[in-house]
Amino acid sequence: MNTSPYPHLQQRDAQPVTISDLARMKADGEKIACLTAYDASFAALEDRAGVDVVLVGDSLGMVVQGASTTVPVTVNDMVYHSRITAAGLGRAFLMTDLPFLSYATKHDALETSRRLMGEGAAQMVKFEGGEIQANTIEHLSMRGVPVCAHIGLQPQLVHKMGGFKVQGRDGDVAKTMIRDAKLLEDAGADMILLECVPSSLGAEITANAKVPVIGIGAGPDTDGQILVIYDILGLSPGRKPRFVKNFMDGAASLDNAVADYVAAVKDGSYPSPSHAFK
Ligand SMILES: Nc1nc(=O)c2c([nH]1)NC[C@@H]1CN(c3ccc(C(=O)N[C@@H](CCC(=O)O)C(=O)O)cc3)CN21
Ligand SMILES: CC(C)C(=O)C(=O)O
Ligand SMILES: [Mg+2]
Repeated sequence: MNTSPYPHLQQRDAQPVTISDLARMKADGEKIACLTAYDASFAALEDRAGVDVVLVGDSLGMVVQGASTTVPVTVNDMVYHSRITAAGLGRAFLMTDLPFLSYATKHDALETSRRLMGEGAAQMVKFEGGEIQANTIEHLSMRGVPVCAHIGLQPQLVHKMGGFKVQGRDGDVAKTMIRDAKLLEDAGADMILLECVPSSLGAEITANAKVPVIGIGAGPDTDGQILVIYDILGLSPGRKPRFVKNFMDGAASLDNAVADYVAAVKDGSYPSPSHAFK
């Protein structure tokens, strides 16, 4: 029985996407189409357009709450938005971000994940950091928490980095990132998210990884792509990051725009060189 409060919003007869499907898609070379969502109606829109993975991103601090960074987002915010996003899904796999300093120790990370997977109905948690997160990933992974390791540009470090900047242009930084990806995979990460790196580095990390690598501003060669839903609908004010493409341009409806995004990821036409960093 469908117990969702939004059965009218859901894809009915679809087989839900599992972590095994994501691994198989990488093996088969089928691109993984991902988008953020923060509520049931957008989740349902994405679900029926064929999005494979929906992320409740801490970007909600910026696009939903109107802050200038993701730093003020709380665990309660993420639990609430994860739960109401899950309510709109029938097929897509649900991943939720751990917010700033809610995973500073492995014990904190486990407790935050318990809430996000329990009350929040997340099927995987994502958090930022390289080598420093290896022990936390092992701790969670061995206790049944699927983890996506977010490397490259880490928006939660904005105040430390002095802005949102492309990472890995320097050869030594690129080498460390390649090593970190391996380390985090060995620690038990089931997925890697790679943000704002040169396409060549995106290609190398993806080729070396056994788990799926999802890119945002990481070029065309990652196993999948992710964008912020409001960015692809042209709803984000101000200067757009280079990797953003507005799929409402020329689309007749929201459904068509999101379906066009999924098709463009699947056939490799997004991202084009104009959306990538050299
Ligand atoms: N609406 C929105 N979209 C996002 O993709 C996003 C958020 N919010 N919030 C959380 C993070 C922050 N992100 C950002 C924000 C800005 C740039 C940016 O302006 N990048 C410059 C690169 C500058 C350089 O060359 O170093 C660009 O031109 O794309 C990138 C990622 C990605 N995430
Ligand atoms: C941009 C994606 C990768 C993210 O972490 C978020 O939406 O918070
Ligand atoms: Mg995030």
